[in-house]
Amino acid sequence: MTQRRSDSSSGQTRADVPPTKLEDMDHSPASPPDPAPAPLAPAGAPTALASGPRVALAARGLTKVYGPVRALDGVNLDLRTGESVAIMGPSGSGKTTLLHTLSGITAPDSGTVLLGGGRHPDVEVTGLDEERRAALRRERLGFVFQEGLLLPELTAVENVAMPLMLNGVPRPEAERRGAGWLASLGLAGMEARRPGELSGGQRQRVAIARAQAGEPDVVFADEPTGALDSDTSATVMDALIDSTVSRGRTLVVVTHDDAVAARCARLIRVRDGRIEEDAR
Ligand SMILES: Nc1ncnc2c1ncn2[C@@H]1O[C@H](COP(=O)(O)OP(=O)(O)OP(=O)(O)O)[C@@H](O)[C@H]1O
Repeated sequence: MTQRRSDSSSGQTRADVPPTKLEDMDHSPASPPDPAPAPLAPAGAPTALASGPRVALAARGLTKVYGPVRALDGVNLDLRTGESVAIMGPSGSGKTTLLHTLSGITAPDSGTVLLGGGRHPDVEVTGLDEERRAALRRERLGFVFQEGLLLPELTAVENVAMPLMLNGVPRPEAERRGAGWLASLGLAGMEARRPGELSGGQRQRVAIARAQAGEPDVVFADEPTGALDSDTSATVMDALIDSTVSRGRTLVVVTHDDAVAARCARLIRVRDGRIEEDAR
């Protein structure tokens, strides 16, 4: 892991000043603050990311209000392809809302999310209706939740193969790929077990295999180790990072666990719906 650098001492977070050209950004701890943000394309304009092919996600001005609560309050954020990012913050600070908005689960009240940097064309997630966002999530994004949310009546390999089949991959091929992912996550020989016959850590690795099987551009994980002991948590996080970042994918992890966050290259702290610290 690289040394983290916090820009919060300057009174201006990195997220407040996203870079104009992300491919030119310096990763070294001593690099100066980034220049002013790239303007997003106006409504109706092409959605190509002006800031280069290495941007995985670009969010501008994200706001989400629930009654009197501003769950997101004008969030600007750029995530680069291959980055691992931990999102931390107090309970109710907006972490899950941010993850859900970045990933198209939730539509923001205002603001824009662009998905780019993958093998597919750039797309403005916030410009899609619910049905298209669901298709986008299925085809380009992966998800790992605290409890894995595996289907209990399906075997491990069927759970991993299911999203591939939903994307049109024939069952034998989907299960062949699924078995390959299970093996790469240390679960060879467990293909035929149902979730109830696996440990919590094994179930989470099946969930990781399922998230990776569709070759997503970005993997979103919400408290992926929240139900695990610390040793198992470390194993699962290693599996999650190995299977994403080492393959050039982007990983976004919401966590309360410092040890989990320490395994990510970048840490974003959220408070009251705003990014209060962004450090590498
Ligand atoms: N669907 C919803 N309806 C009403 N309020 C909501 C909804 N979703 C989130 N909120 C509110 O928005 C705020 C942010 O919630 P969010 O779940 O994003 O926080 P969080 O940082 O993930 O919290 P935690 O760490 O407890 O999971 C909270 O005040 C929450 O009560």
